[in-house]
Amino acid sequence: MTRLEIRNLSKSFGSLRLFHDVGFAVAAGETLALAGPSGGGKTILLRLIAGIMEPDEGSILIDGKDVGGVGPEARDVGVAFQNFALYPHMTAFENIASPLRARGTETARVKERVTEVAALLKIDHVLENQPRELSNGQKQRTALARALIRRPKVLLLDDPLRNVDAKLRYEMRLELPRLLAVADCAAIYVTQDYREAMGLGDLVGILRAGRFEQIAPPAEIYTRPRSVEIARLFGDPTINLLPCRPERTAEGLQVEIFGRPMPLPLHFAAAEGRDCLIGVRPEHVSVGLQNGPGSLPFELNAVTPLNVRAVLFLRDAAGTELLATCPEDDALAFGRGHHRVFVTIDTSRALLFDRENGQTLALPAAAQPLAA
Ligand SMILES: Nc1ncnc2c1ncn2[C@@H]1O[C@H](COP(=O)(O)OP(=O)(O)OP(=O)(O)O)[C@@H](O)[C@H]1O
Repeated sequence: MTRLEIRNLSKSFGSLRLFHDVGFAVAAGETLALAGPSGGGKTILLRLIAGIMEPDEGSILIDGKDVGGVGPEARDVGVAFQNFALYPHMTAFENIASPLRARGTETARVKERVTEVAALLKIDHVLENQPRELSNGQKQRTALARALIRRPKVLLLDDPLRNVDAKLRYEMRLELPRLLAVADCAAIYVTQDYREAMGLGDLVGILRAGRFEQIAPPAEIYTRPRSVEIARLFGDPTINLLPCRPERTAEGLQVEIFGRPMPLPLHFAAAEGRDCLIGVRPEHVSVGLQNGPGSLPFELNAVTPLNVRAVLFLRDAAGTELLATCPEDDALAFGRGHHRVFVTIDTSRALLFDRENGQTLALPAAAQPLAA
């Protein structure tokens, strides 16, 4: 069921036309991870949804009801910000309870709800502490508990893990999807961390200068990015990008990369004769110790273990760099690197971007599963 729907939203600040005709929908139990460069409009979008600010045009619907003109308290929207914003003189219990107290909920019910949500967030043992007596992780959970206590229909999380340490951030990344699913609200999760967006979002939205460059499930963002910029941001290790110009030859559509013509599938024909960037994900580069048909000689410069996969840093005779990944067990054969290897590139899975404006010109035929 669509819980939150944004229709034709526009907002300007003087001459800055931030949002123009923006629309999207988030279902109950679904999380939209909102990423994008600083100043793109992420915070303003949350403020508009929370009712702290009104749009110039367009509407915001929660469960199909237009909430235009409805104040923040009456909107059924829970909010947690990166700076926690806890009341310093109140205990964690009272901070969490505050939205229910403001509504005049009876004491026994408040206690019941706080106990329940504190257990969910594993902060039941610090409920009598004041914020200064809480760790950053506990503060962050307290702020989240306060946002969840009213069982809001829409939950807005503005980079809630930015101020917590790496270990807690990792733990929360694993826990949050379960919490968000239990809360059964439409969640919008703002993050500057692209890996976090991929891990937490059912949908990932990239907001740039008040415009959604793309809203799609994470696997689609990875395999079918709208632009070279998105392809570059979402992928670790990063996508290889090489200038090229697809040409039609007697052998079919080809590109010359690393001084060698390589076949391109026919669905890349739209890019024929254009200055492009070919994007090759490191997992589509195979590296071996034996020369074979179609393989290219490279110098292997370094091997970096990366949990289950290793990253191989390669350079050809002309000095052009290439990243590849392979299962870590296979990488044992390469030692620490610094020797000659042979590389084959799966150009059928490549992406093609316009070199001038970065827009995607051609994508692989079907969405591929997200690489490990
Ligand atoms: N009250 C205001 N008056 C004028 N311009 C504003 C106002 N509030 C925000 N802006 C402008 O709107 C744009 C979007 O701001 P916003 O805070 O939403 O960006 P953001 O994507 O959240 O950035 P960050 O990632 O740095 O938090 C910015 O260019 C900002 O300068």
